[in-house]
Amino acid sequence: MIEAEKRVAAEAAATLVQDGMTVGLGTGTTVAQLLPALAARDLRGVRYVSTSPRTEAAARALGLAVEPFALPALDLAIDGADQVAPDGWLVKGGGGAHTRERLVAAAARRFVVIVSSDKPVEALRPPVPLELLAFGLESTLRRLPGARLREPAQPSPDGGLIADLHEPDGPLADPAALAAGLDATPGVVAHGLFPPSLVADVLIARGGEVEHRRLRA
Ligand SMILES: O=C(CO)[C@H](O)[C@H](O)COP(=O)(O)O
Repeated sequence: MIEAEKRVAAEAAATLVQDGMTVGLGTGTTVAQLLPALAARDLRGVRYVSTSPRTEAAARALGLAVEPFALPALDLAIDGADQVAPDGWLVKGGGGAHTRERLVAAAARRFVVIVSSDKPVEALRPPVPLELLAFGLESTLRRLPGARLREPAQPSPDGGLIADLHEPDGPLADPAALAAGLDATPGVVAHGLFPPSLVADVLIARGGEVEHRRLRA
């Protein structure tokens, strides 16, 4: 059911891609369903950038033209999420790719989130994925009570280490304040709290239907 919904959301997002666009590809099992949907469309001149080696390999195997992320901006980026709050805040990074995912989302004129019906929540909750700089790691962890490195160790392709913040023990009352605190913590390369200002659309598959939440034009 959930896997089928991921495909439904992914196929809806694939229809947004047009010939000649520059498109960012996210990471995860929902994006894994997006790639064959894009390949099946036989689009012309689309240039893709990828947020992970995993997505890149899968996209290339399907014949999608993936290039290094050396573009100043992208027309579109499509990615999954771990949690979607009613106001559009996201938790991302279950797959540990949130640093690159944030860069690609921020570069996109339109960032589209694709999720199955288990991802919308009333309020975001921990864990919040982190990427921590390897240099000074112990001191960074000391500044972040409740943060634990993933086990087995999950290095990012950019040399950081993936961790998760497991506090507070309950809903995140103020994601913006937490995000600002993490942004201001030395040693935190990136976190998985994505603000609504990054997000243009959320496509939520429920059974065979897609609910389209439009956050901005
Ligand atoms: O942020 C991510 C990877 O870093 C993914 O988009 C997120 O974890 C959702 O994954 P899935 O589509 O497998 O449920």
